Amino acid sequence: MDYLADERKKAEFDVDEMKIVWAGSRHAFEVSDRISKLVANDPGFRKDTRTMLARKELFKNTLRKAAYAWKRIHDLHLSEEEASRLRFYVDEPAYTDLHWGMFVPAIKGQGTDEQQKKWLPLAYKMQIIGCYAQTELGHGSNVQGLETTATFDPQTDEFVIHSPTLTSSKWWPGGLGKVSTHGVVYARLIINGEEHGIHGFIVQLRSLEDHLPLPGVTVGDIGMKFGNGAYNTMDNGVLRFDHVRIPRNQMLMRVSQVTRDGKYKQSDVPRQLVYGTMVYVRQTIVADASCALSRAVTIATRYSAVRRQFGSQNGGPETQVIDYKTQQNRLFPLLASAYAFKFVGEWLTWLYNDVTQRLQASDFSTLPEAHACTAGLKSLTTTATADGIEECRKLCGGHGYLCSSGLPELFAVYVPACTYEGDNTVLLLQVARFLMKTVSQLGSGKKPLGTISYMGKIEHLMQSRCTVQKAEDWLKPSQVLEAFEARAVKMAVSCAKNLSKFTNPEEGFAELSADLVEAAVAHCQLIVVSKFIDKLQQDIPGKGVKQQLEALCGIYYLYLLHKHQGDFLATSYLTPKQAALANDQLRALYTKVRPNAVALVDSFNYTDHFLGSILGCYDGNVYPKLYDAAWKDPLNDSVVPEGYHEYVRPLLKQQLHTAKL
Ligand SMILES: CCCCC/C=C/C(=O)SCCNC(=O)CCNC(=O)[C@H](O)C(C)(C)COP(=O)(O)OP(=O)(O)OC[C@H]1O[C@@H](n2cnc3c(N)ncnc32)[C@H](O)[C@@H]1OP(=O)(O)O
Ligand SMILES: Cc1cc2nc3c(=O)[nH]c(=O)nc-3n(C[C@H](O)[C@H](O)[C@H](O)COP(=O)(O)OP(=O)(O)OC[C@H]3O[C@@H](n4cnc5c(N)ncnc54)[C@H](O)[C@@H]3O)c2cc1C
Repeated sequence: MDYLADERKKAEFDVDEMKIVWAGSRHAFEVSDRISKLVANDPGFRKDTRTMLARKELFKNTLRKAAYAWKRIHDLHLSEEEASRLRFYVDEPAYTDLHWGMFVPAIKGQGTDEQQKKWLPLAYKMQIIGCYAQTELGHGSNVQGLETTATFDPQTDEFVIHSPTLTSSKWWPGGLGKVSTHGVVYARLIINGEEHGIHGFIVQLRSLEDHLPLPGVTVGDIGMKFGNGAYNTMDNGVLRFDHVRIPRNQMLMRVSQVTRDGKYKQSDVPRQLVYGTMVYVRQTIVADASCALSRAVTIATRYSAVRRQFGSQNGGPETQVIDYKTQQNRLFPLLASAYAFKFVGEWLTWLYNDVTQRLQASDFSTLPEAHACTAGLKSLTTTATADGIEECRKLCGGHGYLCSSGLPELFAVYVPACTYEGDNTVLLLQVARFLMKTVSQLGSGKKPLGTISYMGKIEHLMQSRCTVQKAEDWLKPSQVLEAFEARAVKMAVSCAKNLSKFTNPEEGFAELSADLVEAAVAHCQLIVVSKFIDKLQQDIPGKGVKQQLEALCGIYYLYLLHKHQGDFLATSYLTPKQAALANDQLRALYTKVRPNAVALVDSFNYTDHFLGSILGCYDGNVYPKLYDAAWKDPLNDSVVPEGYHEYVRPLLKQQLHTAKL
């Protein structure tokens, strides 16, 4: 029985067409749909007991699943696209994520043609397994502060990789702890006593025969992490080198080279390309944020439609909690954000591909913008997604706290995204630097392009005032864009003015960093809003699909406007009356979206296996499933628990002279 059937009947749009919009294309939808069902129907990919397993058992199970996934990929002759979808739907962090997600891209991006030819075929066949070993015990954010050394030995034509201090131990790389045979290791290059900064080196860590660490390598897992199951399926590792020698040609030499006679040569590509893998991964993290958020939102929306509390009239049913305006005000902006992040993710992938093509043609002009966009959007979307998952847990009341809701594990797996690939505050400070540089160049005749082109309208934006007179005026895209542009430009200019009061700009930057982070957030929110609006300019087929997306877009920007009202009012773009009208319009949009809410989450097309949540199951049959699951918990294997006779019975039987019962 479908307990959500009535909700589904209320939908005012074509759900199948929305599924295609969400997937990105009909082809992408068909691949995703087929592969997600393949995984869901295969008992080899079960994950329902994951949160109850002890670490060793959990980890072994992950190794089994990764090997099984690889076998299925081969047996079924899956394409690269299908294989990556399969790994996604298996939904278990594993060493393979780092192998495919960072090790291979690092070699592709930073290796010469010759190096790619040698290493990539081995990696593609998984004859070697690699990790990305950058972070150390003492330094993560400050990449220039890494201490591992790679000293060139001209006698033997080798680099000597060494960990000179405890804090130089590599610490955190995923897949390193127990599995990787190789790593792209970042170290400070030293030639003839002279330092040349941080470079990547391919280093073999373990024997391909017996998996033992090679001489001079000390390696292990760093220990349990936050949450049950969750990211503990990953072997984040610690690694030390004691004068480990590698051939010279294992330095990744696309950006700079060391010659046989020990000369350091820089190609005519910017030094920052050494950071290229991080730019690539940040872009993938943005593209994935919508998946994690939409998953949590699916659970919270379906459950909010099933759950009833209060409001029974004349013995009728109680109110569905989704009908409470407070629930809508917490849930619908997250639903809207999931769609917003999907579209900005698609756009960022386009930007990344564009900058990659330009780099190949030696056009480096858009690299700073690509860095600022990937850094800023990674920060914005992961912060909102992690907070959003936790909010979804609260939206499910007490039952959200059960592991069987799927939400605690989803949060525990997702929340490190706010830290890895760059701490979110550190990344926003990079955006702020980019904005300050842009503002300082405004008078120079250099026209701001791309996502900062609005800065070119600075004179107009500094003067302009909002013209909204009634709530519906807030549905005009041009009005909304101007509001977000004016806020972003005014916050950036205010920071630049305050910075100019400092004689030492770095001191000023440090002192004003909290304001600079807020200016960076305003800029990034403008990007997300403008890409959602751009999406709506496209031809979107399907009955009612575009109307629903327009409503969600409105909810996204009006919610932001309400939340950051202080910014908009302080920069004098809005009056309090206009802010109140925005809020009226926001409530009207909640009413519009309410009958479509369940269908809007059905459009994500997630299987029950992928959701891994009793509260979010498709048929909404929550209570019997929760009840049955409780009895399956290992603690209920026996009626009298282990330990009763040792620890509880003696208490019950004790003779206390003070208490006579
Ligand atoms: C499959 C998913 C699983 C994920 C598992 C997780 C993996 C990891 O976490 S891997 C480790 C990731 N680590 C980080 O992300 C470290 C974060 N830190 C940095 O990226 C950098 O150190 C920094 C950007 C915070 C600072 O760089 P630094 O060189 O020390 O300093 P500057 O600020 O002076 O920058 C110089 C110059 O370079 C520009 N720039 C910085 N990064 C990039 C980049 N990635 N691409 C292009 N350009 C970059 C920066 O804007 C400066 O430019 P100018 O102002 O024009 O000089
Ligand atoms: C689950 C997980 C997986 C990871 N996987 C990998 C991997 O595969 N490979 C790898 O190399 N690394 C990996 N990492 C490491 C990760 O990239 C770093 O932890 C991350 O870059 C943050 O660096 P940090 O730990 O040095 O934080 P810190 O920089 O020490 O941050 C601590 C605090 O200081 C603040 N802070 C730091 N600098 C500044 C500043 N300049 N201004 C203002 N505030 C500042 C931060 O905002 C934060 O609040 C992983 C980490 C995690 C948690």
